[in-house]
Amino acid sequence: MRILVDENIPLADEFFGELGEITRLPGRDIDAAAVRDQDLLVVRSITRVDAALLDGSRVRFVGTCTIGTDHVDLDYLHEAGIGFANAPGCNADSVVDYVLSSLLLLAEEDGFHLAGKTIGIVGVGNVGSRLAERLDDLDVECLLCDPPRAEAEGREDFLSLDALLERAEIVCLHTPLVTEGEHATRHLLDASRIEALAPGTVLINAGRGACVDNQALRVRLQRASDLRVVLDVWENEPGIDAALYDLVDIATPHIAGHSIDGKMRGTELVYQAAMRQFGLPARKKLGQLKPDPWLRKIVLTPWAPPLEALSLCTRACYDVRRDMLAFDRYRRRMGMATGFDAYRAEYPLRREFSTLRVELKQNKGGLRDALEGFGFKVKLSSK
Ligand SMILES: NC(=O)C1=CN([C@@H]2O[C@H](COP(=O)(O)OP(=O)(O)OC[C@H]3O[C@@H](n4cnc5c(N)ncnc54)[C@H](O)[C@@H]3O)[C@@H](O)[C@H]2O)C=CC1
Ligand SMILES: O=C(O)C(=O)[C@H](O)COP(=O)(O)O
Repeated sequence: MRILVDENIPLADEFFGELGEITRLPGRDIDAAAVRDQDLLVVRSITRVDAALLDGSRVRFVGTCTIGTDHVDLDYLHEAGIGFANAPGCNADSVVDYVLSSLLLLAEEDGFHLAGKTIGIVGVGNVGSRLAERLDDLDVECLLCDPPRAEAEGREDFLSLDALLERAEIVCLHTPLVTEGEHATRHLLDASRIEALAPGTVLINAGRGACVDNQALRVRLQRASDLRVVLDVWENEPGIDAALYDLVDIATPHIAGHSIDGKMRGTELVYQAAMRQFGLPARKKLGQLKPDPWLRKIVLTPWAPPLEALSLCTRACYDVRRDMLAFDRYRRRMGMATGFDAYRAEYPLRREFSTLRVELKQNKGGLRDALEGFGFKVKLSSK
């Protein structure tokens, strides 16, 4: 079997090696000529998978090691009888780590506490619901909006988008990009909703760029810099709007989900689906292959002030400023589009909060709840 894999997929040899010969290419270089003689194609979000790529090829199965599927023409694959799998939830915890690291940074810069804030989560799937669970321990009020789930599950506690936007001080978008139908998400935040955001609102988009009208957001920020904006995803990646880039508070190149833990889980999920497709046993397990965390444990003495301690653990594990500053360096050196892709391709190792154990000698000021809310494994020990 011949297998073509995006070069930014970790553990591809370990998982797929037993199936046949592996070729690796940058995701944007995967084209019709490259896939023609392949049997299995494993991609990430930057490869458009459609008839133009696959017609006339031998490919029988396509896997994307991502949550999102908006780069894949699912109808075409179905009609062509080509098997398909994505990796639901694989990097959801990584996205939640990104959101919490960003919120902590803004809270420190602006001198506010997350406790007592009202946070609106739009899209309550794997990412949104895990964010809500973690915030639950932090004395935050969570407002939830997910019309497809509200309809399917009869959830009366879910709000409409406009009701959520009216009340939320912090708005987190975790929706897929859906361009058609009753629940389309393209420009879910359109010009009128962006204009209506109350001054001081924090807006975080770590779903898909086009869920927010980027031009309308730029116009609003040019008129008044009264929002705090975190964008990990953008319209027209990698050639994003440079003027908008200059106006937002935290700008990163679609790396919220790029923990090594999330990427490896993505490879494993696609491997399992491919083995099912080919009727083979999936013997490889991520547990056997995963590297040890590089930072295992932090011990906090009884003198640790709670807020500083939370900040220290968060930054030790993942500090969003590293990605902001690095992206800025890359885009200055290489230009926006090249820098955007280059930083993602060279992305440094990042582990999820759940890989770090925090040992506490004393549970002062609700520190244990806050640390557990952020996702760290906490042990209270008097020794
Ligand atoms: N920035 C990054 O690195 C990453 C971004 N993502 C993006 O985040 C999205 C969400 O990820 P998951 O939560 O794992 O997906 P999911 O499929 O588990 O959940 C998405 C949720 O959005 C809801 N939804 C759909 N249309 C909606 C609408 N019009 N309004 C409100 N909610 C709506 C769905 O009902 C579903 O519950 C992915 O589709 C992907 O595009 C995912 C991983 C990494
Ligand atoms: O899983 C998703 O969906 C994502 O957005 C990925 O984290 C994006 O990573 P790349 O596929 O663009 O490397």
